[in-house]
Amino acid sequence: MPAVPTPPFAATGRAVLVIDDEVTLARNLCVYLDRLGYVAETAGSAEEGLARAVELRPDIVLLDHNLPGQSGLAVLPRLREQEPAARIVLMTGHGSLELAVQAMKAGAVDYLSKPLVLGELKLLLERLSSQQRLETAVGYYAQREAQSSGLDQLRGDSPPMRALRERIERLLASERQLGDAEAPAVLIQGETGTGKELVARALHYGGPRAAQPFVELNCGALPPQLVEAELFGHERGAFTDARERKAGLVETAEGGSLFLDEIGEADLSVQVKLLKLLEDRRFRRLGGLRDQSVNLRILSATHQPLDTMVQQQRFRADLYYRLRIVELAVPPLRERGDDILALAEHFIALHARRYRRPPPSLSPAAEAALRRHRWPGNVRELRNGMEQAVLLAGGTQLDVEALGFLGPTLVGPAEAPSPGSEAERPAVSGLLPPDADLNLERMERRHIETALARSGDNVTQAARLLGVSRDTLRYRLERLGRA
Ligand SMILES: Nc1ncnc2c1ncn2[C@@H]1O[C@H](COP(=O)(O)OP(=O)(O)OP(=O)(O)O)[C@@H](O)[C@H]1O
Repeated sequence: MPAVPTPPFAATGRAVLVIDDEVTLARNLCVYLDRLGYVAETAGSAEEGLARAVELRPDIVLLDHNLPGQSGLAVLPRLREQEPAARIVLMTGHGSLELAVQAMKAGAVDYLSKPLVLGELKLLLERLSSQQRLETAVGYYAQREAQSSGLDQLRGDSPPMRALRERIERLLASERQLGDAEAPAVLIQGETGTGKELVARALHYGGPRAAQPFVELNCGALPPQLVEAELFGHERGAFTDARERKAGLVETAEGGSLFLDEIGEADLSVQVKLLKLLEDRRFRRLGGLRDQSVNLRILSATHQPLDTMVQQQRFRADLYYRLRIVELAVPPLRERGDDILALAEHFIALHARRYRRPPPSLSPAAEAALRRHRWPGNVRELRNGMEQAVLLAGGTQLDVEALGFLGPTLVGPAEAPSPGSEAERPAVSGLLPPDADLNLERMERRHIETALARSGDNVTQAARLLGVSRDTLRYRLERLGRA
């Protein structure tokens, strides 16, 4: 098999400070590092090294132990305190293993024995640089995630949305006062696409666990055995495909939050294990012999009435009460009044920016149509619909024709509906235009495509909108040649 070429390593100006009183060696090292693409400087003593570091801000420090005056090991803690981002490597005499162990204990990331082997040094610097780059990237993404997950992302000024935001703010304020670290479990209820995940993220990133992981699992997206394996991980050989030991999401979320979306879809066997996790903060990997303890906060969401499911014995009562220490209800979009138009404008501006075109305005007829629609797919449907409208818009104004995704009954001039009138209810076949195409297969295809478009191609959500199971939708998609 041909060897896979590894991309060339580029030091791209990483700064290395060499603290060594052997002037010739230090100078030669600098020339070598310079050739590899590093910016290298030398210092002949511990004090000079500390002073140099202030200006250079080194990414890596090669620190000799045998320095005049203060030894390398003695200056290490000061250097770490002054340059917390720098990786420090102690250079020791050959065979001083004990010294190397002490250096690592004092915070050095590695050690090199003198005389230096240049190939070894090169590999070590590459490894340290790659680690730093990875950490910077992870830090960047974590920060970006946090910035786009605050409470301010939950737009809307209607009374139900203001009430929801106030409830979340009160909860976050109480959590800040919490004596122990055990934040209460929160159950977020609401129809599909109302913003339950946004609420979960706002709770995590607005709370004391913000710097720790936010890990999510959609319990309806996988078969029960896989949900268990994803959540709790498995030992090698726990089942046929378990070739390696794998940590689960519960472990990954240590210190942070675990968001269980569509908790109503969790199988009864998963429910038992979740109960144990909530009650004892303990879990066991599949095929594992011992329990492990974990510190995490559980957030869950559902569009299903869990209380009814409890009565029907489809959901464990004990788990339900554990999950809903705090309950938050996210209102459907149709109950948010003027938020519909404000959100529509927000999404138009967002998609216009993405597609680099001026944002079109909404015509009065289009506004009326948006207000009248029932929004079964809620904010997600509005967001996807506005993307389609922006994409297909010809001029500077969006008229009702651009809102084809709302369905045939809403396209065309409409009278303002009186509350509870036919037009206010969802579109039914009796309202189709007289010349509408009634071919059943084509209607089914259109229906399925509309549901997939509204749900952003999410089969679980599309199936829910269509009122069929995921398997039924998959079967129909296959039959229509869309799988
Ligand atoms: N109040 C809001 N302001 C701005 N964007 C929103 C709001 N609510 C929802 N969204 C957007 O709508 C989309 C759907 O939201 P989200 O995934 O949070 O809904 P959900 O209730 O978790 O859906 P599901 O039930 O399907 O899991 C996302 O793109 C989200 O950013």
